[in-house]
Amino acid sequence: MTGEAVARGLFRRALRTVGAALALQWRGAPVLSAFSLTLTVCTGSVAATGGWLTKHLLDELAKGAAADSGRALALGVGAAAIAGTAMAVLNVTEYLVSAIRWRVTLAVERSLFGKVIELEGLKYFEDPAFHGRLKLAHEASQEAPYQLTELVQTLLRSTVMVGTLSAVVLTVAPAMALLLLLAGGVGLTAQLVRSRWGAELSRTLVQTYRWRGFYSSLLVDVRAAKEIRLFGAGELLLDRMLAALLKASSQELNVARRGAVLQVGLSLLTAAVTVVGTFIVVRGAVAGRLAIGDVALFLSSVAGIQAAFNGVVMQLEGAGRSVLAFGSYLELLALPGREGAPLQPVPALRKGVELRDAWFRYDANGPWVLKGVNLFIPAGGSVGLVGVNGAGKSSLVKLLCRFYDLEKGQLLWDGVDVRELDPRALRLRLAVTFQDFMAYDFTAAENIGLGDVARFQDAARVRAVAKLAEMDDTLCALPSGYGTLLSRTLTDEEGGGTGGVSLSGGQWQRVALARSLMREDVDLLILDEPSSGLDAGAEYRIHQTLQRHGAGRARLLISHRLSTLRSAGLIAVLSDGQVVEQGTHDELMAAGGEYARLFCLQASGYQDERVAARATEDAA
Ligand SMILES: Nc1ncnc2c1ncn2[C@@H]1O[C@H](COP(=O)(O)OP(=O)(O)OP(=O)(O)O)[C@@H](O)[C@H]1O
Repeated sequence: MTGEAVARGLFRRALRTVGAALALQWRGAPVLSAFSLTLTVCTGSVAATGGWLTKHLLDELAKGAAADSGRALALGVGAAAIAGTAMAVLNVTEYLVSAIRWRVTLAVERSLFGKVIELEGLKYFEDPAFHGRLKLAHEASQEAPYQLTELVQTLLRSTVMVGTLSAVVLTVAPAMALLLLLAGGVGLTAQLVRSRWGAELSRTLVQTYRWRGFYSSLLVDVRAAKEIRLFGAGELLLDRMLAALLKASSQELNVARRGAVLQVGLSLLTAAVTVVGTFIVVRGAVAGRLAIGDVALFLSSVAGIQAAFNGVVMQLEGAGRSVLAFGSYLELLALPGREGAPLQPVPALRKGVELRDAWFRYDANGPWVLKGVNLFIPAGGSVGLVGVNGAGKSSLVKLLCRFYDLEKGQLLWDGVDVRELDPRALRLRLAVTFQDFMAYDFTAAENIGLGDVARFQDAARVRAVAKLAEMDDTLCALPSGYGTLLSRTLTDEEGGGTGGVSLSGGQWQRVALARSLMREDVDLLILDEPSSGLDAGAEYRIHQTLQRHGAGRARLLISHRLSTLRSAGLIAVLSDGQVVEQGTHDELMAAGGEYARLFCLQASGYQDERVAARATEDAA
């Protein structure tokens, strides 16, 4: 493609983007936009009208004693009234613009984050390019639509202004009108080039700015604060943050320098045109060809035309970045969401969930994580999953939640491939405690209620599951009970309430467990290391409770403490992406394979003659 074709393509895309921004504004605030547009056109013609009245006033005054005082007064009052009213109209326009701006911001945020929550699976969230686009698109919600509509309004106002003022100059010095328009045209073209530089720079630096943001948020992150202080890593992180900033600033300054050179050239060109014009007009006045009012009219018109061009130039400065940001926003909205052919609803599980010759990897070129896994989790039955770190256990959980799809093989829900099922409906049939569970800066009740959005406010249900997770007493004892905000960094939005309360690691884990128990009508309960942070007594009791609570549901339990899996109906050992053994605890111990080896290894850690003596005493 030739450079010209590329430029044409870019220009067309920019026009489409600006059009979409205007359409968004129009849809968000049609009445305000129409009003603001009308006022914009009016203010655009004020300068020429005021200039015209002033010219006639000066010409009248220049007549001296022969002047018509009534006419002069009317012209003077008229010019002053127009200037005063124009100011008031500008103030109204400013208010309208900010009202429109808020409506547009709301509309953009609603659609942008509405799309984000619609995105199925996790692949977008693990893609740096997606985050880069999201960052730019989020900027769009702050400034871009507003800047683009502001640009169009300024363009409109300036076109009216330049048009009317040029007509005025045409009557005084026709050649000058042409020269002024030419200089303005050159200025605008140059500014478009600058604007494109800015857009290209934004695209290039998006990841650098993301790194800078990452380091700066890490430096104030309450969870990171412990390790950063312990390791004395603050300086290192600060250096990295500043290095990112330095890289960005040197490139920003480079573009700013080139822009400044261009701008200085343009200013000199404009000054030269003005000097030439003034020379011609003043000479005309001295020679008696032009009246004093003509000189005043010319000078004010030239200033007006230049101000109009400057207004557009200033708007164009950030336009490239705004077009890019708004373009990213439009691209994100175009990502596939929940639309498309309706998927089958998910029936209650009757037989079981099956992985059949399941092959999976996170990246098309990455290593296989699952290599032909076969596993059946029967409805109402329990399966324990065992394996060393990195064996693929949590990946299997994420597949069951349909955060990813298999590359080869099948995941079957009662014999139906899950790809044929609605993922959201499927997830409603699951209760899952993730290994890397979340600790939300919400109240205790909200932290738990979130597990079943339909019963978010159901205090009785929240309390019931907190009891199952043995957290009721602890939460009741908090300063505001279940209403206590569990955050060390936030207070409620009014700035009151009790903040600064947090839980211990094991308590947070119990809250996460309670959250996953909120949904009652589920078929598959998945617990990925649900008790790793619990003390031994609590672990034992909670497992008994979960056995009772999970009865009648399919259960997949993952734990490195093999003793907690002993009672599972089936235990599968995952190794190097494959199920290498499966059976009951007794069968696997008898087989003397990997499970038996791991179990004996753990049990040997507890070998102590006092343990045996205590057990005998307890038995007696
Ligand atoms: N989001 C991801 N993107 C790319 N690779 C990943 C991702 N998550 C996990 N992996 C890789 O997949 C492999 C299996 O990880 P997984 O978390 O499933 O193991 P695990 O058996 O649950 O381990 P652990 O016992 O430590 O929790 C690992 O090699 C890991 O590096």
